[in-house]
Formats: sequence, structure tokens, C-alpha cells
Amino acid sequence: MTPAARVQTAIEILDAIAVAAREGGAPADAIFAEAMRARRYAGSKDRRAIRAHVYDAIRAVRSAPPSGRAAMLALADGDPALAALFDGSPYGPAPIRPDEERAETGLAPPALAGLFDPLAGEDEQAAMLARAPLDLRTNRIKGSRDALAAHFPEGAAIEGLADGWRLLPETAAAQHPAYAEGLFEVQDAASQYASAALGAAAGEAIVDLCAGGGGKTLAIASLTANDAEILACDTNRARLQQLAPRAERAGATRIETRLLDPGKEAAMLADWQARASRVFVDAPCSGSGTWRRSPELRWRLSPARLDRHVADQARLMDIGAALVAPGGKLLYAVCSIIAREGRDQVDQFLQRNRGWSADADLLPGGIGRPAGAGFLLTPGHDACDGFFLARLTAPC
Ligand SMILES: C[S@@+](CC[C@H](N)C(=O)[O-])C[C@H]1O[C@@H](n2cnc3c(N)ncnc32)[C@H](O)[C@@H]1O
Repeated sequence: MTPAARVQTAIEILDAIAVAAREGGAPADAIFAEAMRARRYAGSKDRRAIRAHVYDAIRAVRSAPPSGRAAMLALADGDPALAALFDGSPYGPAPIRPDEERAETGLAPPALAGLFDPLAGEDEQAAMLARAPLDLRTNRIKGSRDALAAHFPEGAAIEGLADGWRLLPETAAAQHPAYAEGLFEVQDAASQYASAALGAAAGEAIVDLCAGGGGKTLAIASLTANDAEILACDTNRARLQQLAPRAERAGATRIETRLLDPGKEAAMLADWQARASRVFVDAPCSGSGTWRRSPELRWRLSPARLDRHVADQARLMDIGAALVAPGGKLLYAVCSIIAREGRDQVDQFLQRNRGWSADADLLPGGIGRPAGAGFLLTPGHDACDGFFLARLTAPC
């Protein structure tokens, strides 16, 4: 393919990604893979170049663009070499007209940026789109961090994480034999801080209410030396099904999974009411703390979608709270830097549930900043994904 044809292909893929983002369709990675399957004539160099154009445009443009061409033109405005490829050659994009519409660039539209937690101010915003490192978490059931470090000597420890090991973004860690052996999982430092903040110990009975594919469930199994009873729940069958093979690889043998029907969660958890020493509510959210990994998420966030997340989070916190034994703990977490999903959500929970209190000692020294009754982690301050967490103690 010519360089211009690669740009035109990227424009067509961006068209599809923008439509899917507006309509809640397939994620960008799936659309890209499908587009490449349909263009078998594209070689590996073509793919790499097209992919770079697509993701550079997604990173640059702050909300779903009016068209793929408008997104690529916004990129070309700051890149003369790219602009020169709009040359009207066969299969290439038409020449740029002076009055053509450009997509708007930046981190987020002002209305969305206005919803960020006050701690995630202007000075934090560049880090929110910077490339993220690849963080590993040692699985203590299978080995030590020293063993992990020996496999990846180029890596480095992560502040405050006894099990964490940081590698460069492009490292193909999941292809390493130690991964198949269960020695580690790929998990961002923020998720590792959140899992440790649950404070779980061996012998406890724990519910992971929104377990998804089990990233944090497995971290909890590791931190409790595979000696805690863990119930992992989710309403999404496909995600929850990923947990069993991962648990097997990790040697985590005390995890039970339970698929919940939306709206019937409490009834389906009747046997766990007021029984768990700890409940983890890793709630569905905007994902605004993970834009550096998934910049396309900001194209998907509409006010209506955010309202839905906020309502679900409140409901899930209440469902989780009912499972906590007297004096037990509920950890609420979202990978978001939006105040409504974080500090406001917890303030409202504490108003609805008198007698509950917020803990102050859930993070290692120097990590996170107090945000209302919880803590905010941000890429700029903590070198990890943006995350809000709060640990709440039930009345005795
Ligand atoms: C942030 S993700 C969880 C990620 C997971 N804990 C991990 O570490 O990989 C939120 C999860 O909540 C699940 N979810 C949404 N509504 C739910 C509900 N009503 N009950 C339980 N889980 C729900 C979603 O399917 C999604 O997997």
C-alpha cells in the first residue's frame, strides 16, 4: 500500500470507530481487527502504519469526531508530512480544502473536564494521555517477586507494591513462559493498590461483587495465600467465564464464581447476607482513569451513560453493604477521576447508611491523595491509572 492509501484506510476505520463510540458498538480494537481481516492485501508494515494513524488520531481528538477524515485532518494540522499525503493519488485521501471541518483536539470537552475531581486539575491532564507502562503483579501462590525480576531483569519495583514489577509498554510479557506457569498477571499498579487496600487476610470470607474476568479476585487470592473463601460475582457471563482458566493457571483453588441476573443480585446472594468479612465493589464506571490505555473511552462517554454508571454504582454499593458482616469492610473502587463516581458517591453512601465510617489507612505512604471520604490515584501524581477508592467499615 502507498503511504497515502494507508491514511485513507485509517480514515475509513476511524469512521467506523466514531459511529460505534456514539452508538455503543464494538470497541476500537475489534473494529481495527475486523477491518484488517477485510483487507488481506495489507502487509504487516501497512498494518503497523495504519494502526499508528488510527490510535494517534484517537489520542489527539477529544470526543467522537464528525468523521474519520475530520479526525485525521486535525492530526495533519500539526504534522506537515501527514498533510502532504492528502494528495488525491489513487486510493489516497482527497486534497485538503481550506474550509474543511476538523475534529476538536485535547483531553476532553470542557463539560466533561468540568466533572473531574478537583485533584485532577490542568497540571495532571497531560499524564492522562501519556503512554502507560506495563505493570506485572507477582502471584505469591506460585513464586516470589525476586523470581519474577529474574525473568525480566530490565524491570523495576513499583513504589509501595511488594508484588509489583514495572516494564516498558511494548514488552510482550504475556508471551513469556512464566506467564503460562502462573507466576504473574499483567495488572496496572492502581488495580494492585486497590486489591491490597481491601486488607484481606487468610481465613476470611470475601465477596468480589463485580469480579469481571477476575483481575482483582486473583490478586486477593494471592494476597491471602490462597487461604480465603472468595465468591466472585458478575452479571456478564463472558467476563466471568475468563476467571476459571486464569484461577487454574494461578493455582487459586478457593474461588467460587456466581453469575448474577441484573436486578436480582440481592436475592441471588441471600446466602451471603451479613456474612462477608470483606466485600469488594469494583463498580462499572466511565473508565476515565484509564484513558492513557484506552483513549477511545472518552469518545464513548455521554451524559446519559455517565448517569447510568452513577445509578448502578450506588445500587451496587448498597447490595454489597448488605453482604458485609457487622464490623466488616466494603471497598468501593472505580477506575475514574470523575467526582460523581468517586467522592460524591461515597458521601451519598455515608448519608444513606448511618453508622458506617470511612477508613484512612488503605494506601502505602505517599500514594494517593484524600478525596472526600476516600482517596484518588492519578497518572500524574501516582504513576498509575486514575482510580478512586474508599474503604468503609460497617457498624458492629
Ligand atoms: C470495573 S469492571 C470489574 C473489573 C474486575 N474487577 C477486574 O479486576 O478485572 C466492572 C464489572 O461490573 C460488572 N457489573 C455490572 N453490573 C453489575 C451488577 N449489577 N452486578 C454485578 N456485576 C456487575 C461488569 O460486568 C464488569 O465486569
